[in-house]
Amino acid sequence: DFPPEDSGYHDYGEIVAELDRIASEHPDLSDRFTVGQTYEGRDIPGIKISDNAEADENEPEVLFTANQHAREHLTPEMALYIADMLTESYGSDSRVTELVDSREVWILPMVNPDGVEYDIDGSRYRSWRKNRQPNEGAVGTDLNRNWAYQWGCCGGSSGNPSSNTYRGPSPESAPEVSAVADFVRGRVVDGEQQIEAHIDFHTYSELVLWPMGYTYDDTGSDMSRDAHETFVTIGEEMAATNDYTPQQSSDLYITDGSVNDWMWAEQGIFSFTFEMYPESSSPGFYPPDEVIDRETERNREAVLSLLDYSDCPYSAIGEEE
Ligand SMILES: NS(=O)(=O)N[C@@H](Cc1ccccc1)C(=O)O
Ligand SMILES: [Zn+2]
Repeated sequence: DFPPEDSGYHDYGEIVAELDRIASEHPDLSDRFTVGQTYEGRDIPGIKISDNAEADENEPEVLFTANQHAREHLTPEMALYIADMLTESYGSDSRVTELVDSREVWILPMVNPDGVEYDIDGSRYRSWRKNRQPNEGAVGTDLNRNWAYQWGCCGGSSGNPSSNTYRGPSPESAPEVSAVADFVRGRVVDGEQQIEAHIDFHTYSELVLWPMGYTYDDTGSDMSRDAHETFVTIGEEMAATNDYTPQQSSDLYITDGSVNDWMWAEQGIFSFTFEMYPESSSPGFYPPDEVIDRETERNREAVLSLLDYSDCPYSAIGEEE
């Protein structure tokens, strides 16, 4: 549990209960699912939001993931906000209704529940980032360095098991990463990846980031000029709505094995990272629960804009496909 002054945050059991509540309140607009189990055996929970949610309709799909990093507790709140907003506003907000009718939205609010429960189960927060999988002499793999594209290529992660950016012994060695990657691979239908766009929520710094993270280059064999321009255009548009700073993630620092690089280069998904509130180390990773409503609602327009673009992301630069 969170300490009483931060009871507004949801721990693992409360996230599961909230997803079950949404599904029971909106059975025609949602479908509960699980993508697999964590190292310690917890189900990684998900909810699908769409009209006729139980059916796989031929509609563009968008994925939202959160809490790869355990201590980033504002991020599952962001994912929960998206599920609530899309279901509560359906039928009253015409833009939301149109998007829920014409898109299929997958939401994974807590990808690293083992890490979350470890971070909060003591008398004070532990500042834990990684999962809880044991390695040589230390615990935890950084999930956002364990994805299989250009894994460990470029000094953007650590090979030291006690490092907070430990990449793991091999790509997708973390069961949480392989579970989410398997789910995404499962969305390839007749050779076509149905998911068009993705946001992975992190804290903090108030940034909108896009690939590639493993190289400073804007373009290359895995990033065409058109794709780069599309990322920049959509990224800058989203940042204009939440007042975050838009940039290629390598402008921040080089990372290898990040989720965005894998989603784009392996699956062709326009994948972004949002680094949420705050901007700096005070209050850093543990803002008071009073900010939850303001800082999740702050991303409403950006989320709706990405859902809009998801039927044809290249339309952002006036191209077809
Ligand atoms: N949330 S954070 O403090 O860990 N920062 C993220 C930033 C990040 C996210 C995605 C690609 C490159 C960089 C990280 O994974 O290092
Ligand atoms: Zn993070």
